[in-house]
Amino acid sequence: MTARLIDGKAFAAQLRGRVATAAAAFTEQAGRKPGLAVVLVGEDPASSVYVRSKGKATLAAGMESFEHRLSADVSEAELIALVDRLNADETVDGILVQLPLPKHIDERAVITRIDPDKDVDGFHPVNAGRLATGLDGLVPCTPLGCLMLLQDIHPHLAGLEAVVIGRSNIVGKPMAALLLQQSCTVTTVHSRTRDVMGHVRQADIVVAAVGIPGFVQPEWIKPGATVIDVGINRTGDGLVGDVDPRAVEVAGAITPVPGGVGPMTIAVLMRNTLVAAGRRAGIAVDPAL
Ligand SMILES: Nc1nc2c(c(=O)[nH]1)N[C@@H](CN(C=O)c1ccc(C(=O)N[C@@H](CCC(=O)O)C(=O)O)cc1)CN2
Repeated sequence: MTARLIDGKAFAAQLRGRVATAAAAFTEQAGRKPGLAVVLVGEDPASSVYVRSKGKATLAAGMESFEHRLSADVSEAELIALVDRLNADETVDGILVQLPLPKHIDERAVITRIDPDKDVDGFHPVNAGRLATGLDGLVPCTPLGCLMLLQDIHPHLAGLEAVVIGRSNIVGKPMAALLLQQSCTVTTVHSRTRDVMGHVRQADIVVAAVGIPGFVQPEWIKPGATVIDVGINRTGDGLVGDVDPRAVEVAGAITPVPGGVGPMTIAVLMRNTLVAAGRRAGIAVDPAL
């Protein structure tokens, strides 16, 4: 059996198209475009590429893009002062600080300074709390993108066994919360889990977000399971995921790397920016987004 390949690139393109249509309706009603501010500190090559792609996607969706590039030695106080200015700027609906930040800056201090209602990354503890308690908030882009891909395969997720591998604040924890919200039976496995394979073997859905190339072995996967590979690992063999590519022979459906989850991150960012703009302006946006 060969798994169905989940085309994240095509799914993301469709989502971006729906966002563009809804953004045009927002602009018509609000008399201004939704605005996204992206802050990049330093010149990490991958981060620079992502920030450029975010700017392009923002403009293509008919939204205003504000890019702030700061030198790698900017102080934490200067970065926080910029966040404060963006919080106060009425033309800015969404604020995103590209991660990782240089070591001398405390990521947590910066993230918690962002107005939670402009926190389009969904990383602020207020948004994490909203997600955990089922309140409307802004949900981290990568896990929400994974959920959208999963719902396309499984319109009814309730009752399915889901295993999330990894417990980061930006993917693993919000992913588990989203799956729980969909009434999956959710297990999070991590570096201290005694029998990772034993848990994965039970799962109808596996989300791998561990950051170790090829970590998930084909023999761990229950035949026919849906596998979402969040890993983006740059190796000598190019970009590889957290799942051994031979898993395609066992899974029922699987996301490729590249072209799976990655493109969803920026598409959902566009969606979150529009949702934030709609809430701030008191304008209803298409709930199908
Ligand atoms: N503030 C944030 N920082 C970071 C986030 C984030 O969501 N918010 N996520 C990642 C990087 N990222 C977006 O910022 C991102 C990663 C990967 C992709 C993507 O499209 N990947 C492609 C491959 C692209 C390549 O060749 O590098 C794919 O998987 O097909 C988009 C965005 C860390 N930082």
